[in-house]
Amino acid sequence: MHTNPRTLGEFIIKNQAAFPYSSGELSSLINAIRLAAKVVNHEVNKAGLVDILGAIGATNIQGEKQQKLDVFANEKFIQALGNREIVCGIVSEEEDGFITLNSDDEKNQNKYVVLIDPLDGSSNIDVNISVGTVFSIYRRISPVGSPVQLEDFLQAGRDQVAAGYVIYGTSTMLVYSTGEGVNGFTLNPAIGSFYLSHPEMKFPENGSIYSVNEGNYEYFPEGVKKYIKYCQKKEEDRPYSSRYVGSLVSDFHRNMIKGGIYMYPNSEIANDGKLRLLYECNPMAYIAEQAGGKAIDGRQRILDIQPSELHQRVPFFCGSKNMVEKLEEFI
Ligand SMILES: O=P(O)(O)OC[C@H]1O[C@](O)(COP(=O)(O)O)[C@@H](O)[C@@H]1O
Repeated sequence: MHTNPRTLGEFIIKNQAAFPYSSGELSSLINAIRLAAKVVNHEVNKAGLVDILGAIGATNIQGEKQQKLDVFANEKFIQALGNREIVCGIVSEEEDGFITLNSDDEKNQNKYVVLIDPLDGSSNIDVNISVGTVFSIYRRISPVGSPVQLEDFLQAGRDQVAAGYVIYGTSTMLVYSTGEGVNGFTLNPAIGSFYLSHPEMKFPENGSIYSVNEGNYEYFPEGVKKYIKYCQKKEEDRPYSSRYVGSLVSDFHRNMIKGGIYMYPNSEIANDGKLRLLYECNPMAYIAEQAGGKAIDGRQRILDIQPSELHQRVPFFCGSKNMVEKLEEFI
């Protein structure tokens, strides 16, 4: 642990020259995420004491029961991102269509779109297990000065200019990349500042943890079943440990630190898997690759998939490079 770690603000200023576009824009984007993360963290931490647990009785476009914290987090991130002269449109797991931010002339000058899963792992909120927020940022491709278009959101993951996640766990961390590696910042709740606690995070090439909902095992493709059996076989450095929190951000974060693979395969009960390409798989794949890991859908690199719909799902296999390559041998 650094003796006097740099704050997130200092880190952004020190590294903004590396950002391919105007540096001020990057700090404004990350500062918006930082602010909303603190507000959501405050609510998450006192969930159980205030009326923030449980469902609101509505379902989102995915057909999922919206939790009160889903809606709260959605509002806070849209507010924070919308209040800056930088974002022209947002896609959220909790919103059916894309949000055009005040399509008056002034806002049409804004150059970035943000795609977000405001509260990932929401099925874990009520049982006090760590949850997260996932975000993906692109430069718009439609002309500046015109209203944001669907095409601005359906860009391939390799074109992200920044991506990351917030994990609300034993501590609250913001982990992100702008294409120059991955850095993790821990929130000091007493001061309310994020500090650089995990510089240059790297996925170990090998690992001994596999994360998958084995309750669906019977319905997985043969190759995935064989890989899971390979992980469980008493041979060489195996069996690996099975660890599955049911929060993508938490499982991914653990595996990035310790070495491991996360899998949400397609199956007979979920033809395209469960996870959403635009605001779950693309940002996590971007972080994984920036940290030396690998992310595929079973056939191709996640970041090369050309999106066709805002809430499309894809099979997701992500983690330590050698573990994903071993899985590829089986599928
Ligand atoms: O309960 P399952 O089917 O294993 O799904 C768990 C997965 O779904 C997720 O909760 C995603 O869904 P939400 O964003 O709706 O929470 C992931 O965080 C997690 O890895």
